[in-house]
Amino acid sequence: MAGLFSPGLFAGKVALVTGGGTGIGRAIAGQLVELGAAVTVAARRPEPLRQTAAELTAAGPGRCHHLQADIRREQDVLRMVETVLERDGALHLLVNNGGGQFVSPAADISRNGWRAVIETNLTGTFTVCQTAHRLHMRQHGGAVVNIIADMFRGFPLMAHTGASRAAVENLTRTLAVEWAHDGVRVNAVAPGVIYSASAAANYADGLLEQCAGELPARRCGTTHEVAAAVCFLLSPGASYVSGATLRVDGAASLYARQLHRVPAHDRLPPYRGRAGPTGRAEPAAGSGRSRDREW
Ligand SMILES: CCCCC/C=C/C(=O)SCCNC(=O)CCNC(=O)[C@H](O)C(C)(C)COP(=O)(O)OP(=O)(O)OC[C@H]1O[C@@H](n2cnc3c(N)ncnc32)[C@H](O)[C@@H]1OP(=O)(O)O
Ligand SMILES: NC(=O)C1=CN([C@@H]2O[C@H](COP(=O)(O)OP(=O)(O)OC[C@H]3O[C@@H](n4cnc5c(N)ncnc54)[C@H](OP(=O)(O)O)[C@@H]3O)[C@@H](O)[C@H]2O)C=CC1
Repeated sequence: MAGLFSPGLFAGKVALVTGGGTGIGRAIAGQLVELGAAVTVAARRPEPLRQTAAELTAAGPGRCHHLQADIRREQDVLRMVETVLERDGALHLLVNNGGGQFVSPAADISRNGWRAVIETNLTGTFTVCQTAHRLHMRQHGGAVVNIIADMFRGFPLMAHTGASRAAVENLTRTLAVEWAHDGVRVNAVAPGVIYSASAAANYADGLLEQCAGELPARRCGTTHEVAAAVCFLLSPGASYVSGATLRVDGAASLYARQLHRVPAHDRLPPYRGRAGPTGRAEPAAGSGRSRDREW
């Protein structure tokens, strides 16, 4: 990625990246440090955070701190933002990348499973945005990027994440308008299928590779490709971009591939009106089972 952005682009800037210890978040933090920022990575597991912070600081020229925080816990979020402000004296750049979900048919998602994903992806993101705004950005401005997902045509087998990411996209637009007056820009980045260790582990049995073969790009995206888009949106080059969603998916969201394939069936019978052209009601097409489902 060397040379893509001007060296020192983010020198003197303070950034917070949730979920910054691994995968896409780590790549974002890495690029910000490479461009001179003082970055804090925050998540629940201390070890990946510690290792990422050490490696990124060693690479410089910026620096990377780490902080344990669960974005589902309001107290953690408050402490996280306060710590950054006390240590670095500002918070210019916020990336809400922490999140996750699991693969499940909507019919089988437990109430607690639904709540876990919504509270992480939606409520967690909102809480971090609101806290950063209240404690600093309202007075001083800033730039926020929310990581969402390719949920534009629904998200079969991940209804919880589809619903929460769509909500965050809408939240992004609302905040872009409400906070323009405070000098805060808010944008979203929607990654398609991105190769990260976590994605490979959570979408096992070659699912990721299978998806990749069916994408317009015929490959997964890289974490660095997402990071580059985020850095652009955080940079002064995007000073007139707010409320936007940048899709980093190699056109996957425009293509008919779906993780879930609908098996052949005739359970959605057509409506044929009260009477056909002959004046008689048209007979229902398909099997007896199809007719059973007319209601
Ligand atoms: C095919 C390619 C598409 C690529 C698109 C996107 C890819 C990515 O986003 S990859 C990287 C994201 N990383 C992850 O998603 C990390 C793994 N996921 C999680 O950590 C969880 O999904 C989480 C967000 C729900 C974590 O919540 P947590 O509170 O830590 O989890 P709990 O163990 O306490 O469970 C709460 C609740 O959720 C149910 N549940 C959790 N995992 C599953 C599962 N795999 N299947 C079914 N249900 C699950 C769990 O059972 C709990 O509910 P109850 O049992 O009813 O109490
Ligand atoms: N890879 C892909 O194809 C896609 C990924 N995404 C999204 O991009 C983001 C990064 O994904 P990726 O890098 O692939 O996967 P990772 O699992 O590596 O990233 C998710 C990060 O979020 C952190 N996190 C999860 N829950 C919480 C929480 N409650 N509080 C704080 N941090 C939390 C995790 O750390 P910890 O568990 O230690 O808290 C982890 O570092 C995620 O939101 C993901 O859903 C969206 C579309 C596609």
